[in-house]
Amino acid sequence: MTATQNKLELLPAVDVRDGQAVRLVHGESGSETSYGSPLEAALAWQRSGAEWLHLVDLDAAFGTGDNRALIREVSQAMDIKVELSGGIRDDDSLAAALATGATRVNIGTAALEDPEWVAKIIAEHGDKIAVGLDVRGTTLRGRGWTRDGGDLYETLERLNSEGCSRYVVTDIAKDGTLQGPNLELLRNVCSATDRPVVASGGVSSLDDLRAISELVPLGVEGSIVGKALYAKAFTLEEALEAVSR
Ligand SMILES: O=C(O)c1ccccc1NCC(=O)[C@H](O)[C@H](O)COP(=O)(O)O
Repeated sequence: MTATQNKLELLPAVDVRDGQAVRLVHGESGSETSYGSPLEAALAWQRSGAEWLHLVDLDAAFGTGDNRALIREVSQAMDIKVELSGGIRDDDSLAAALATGATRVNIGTAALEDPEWVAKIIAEHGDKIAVGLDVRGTTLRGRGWTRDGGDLYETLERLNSEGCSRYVVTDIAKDGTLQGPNLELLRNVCSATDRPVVASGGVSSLDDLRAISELVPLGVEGSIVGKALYAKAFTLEEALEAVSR
């Protein structure tokens, strides 16, 4: 993170399952609520002033296929920055993800199961690679958050030493629940790394975003917002205004 940054970045989320924009609860397959066209959703966030889009291929994450063509279409239609996540685990899926023009890609499972490959792509692609640390308690979860993948802080130490440039931290217990972010987890991760952290999961109100903003001096750079926007708890314009000072 640059020393001058003091405003929390917001990344509205578009999670894609079977061609539709959906929200999950706790990231569980089968808990989907559908919100229609992913492209329409993404364009709506862009029109509302988003500077970032967090775009997730849930089928690729769960291993139930993929939405590659649609993800590419959405990413390429954006004038704003795109963070792409879901099922990026090998050279082929990484090449497809980078070819969408995404600003950065988020590696989850592979960071737990294939450390050598992840060290290699971090060395090759630098800050185009973020690592998603998806946790229950302090246990990481991979394969669409369905399998345990080791200890959060041990993995963080390894990734720090490999030069990982950014972490996207999700408390799975909070994700899609509108129960508020896990601020303690975010504080703890910031204490364990000097790399920027993007918060994810649980945002329910403008006060939650203000509370995450308070963590910017500790290293929290941004916050993903999903369910709260789709449930109309607030508008993206209101959220951007809330974090603008
Ligand atoms: O990002 C992934 O790879 C992923 C894999 C499996 C299940 C869910 C996954 N991502 C979900 C998200 O990134 C959510 O969009 C995000 O955490 C927003 O959460 P919320 O604001 O609580 O809806």
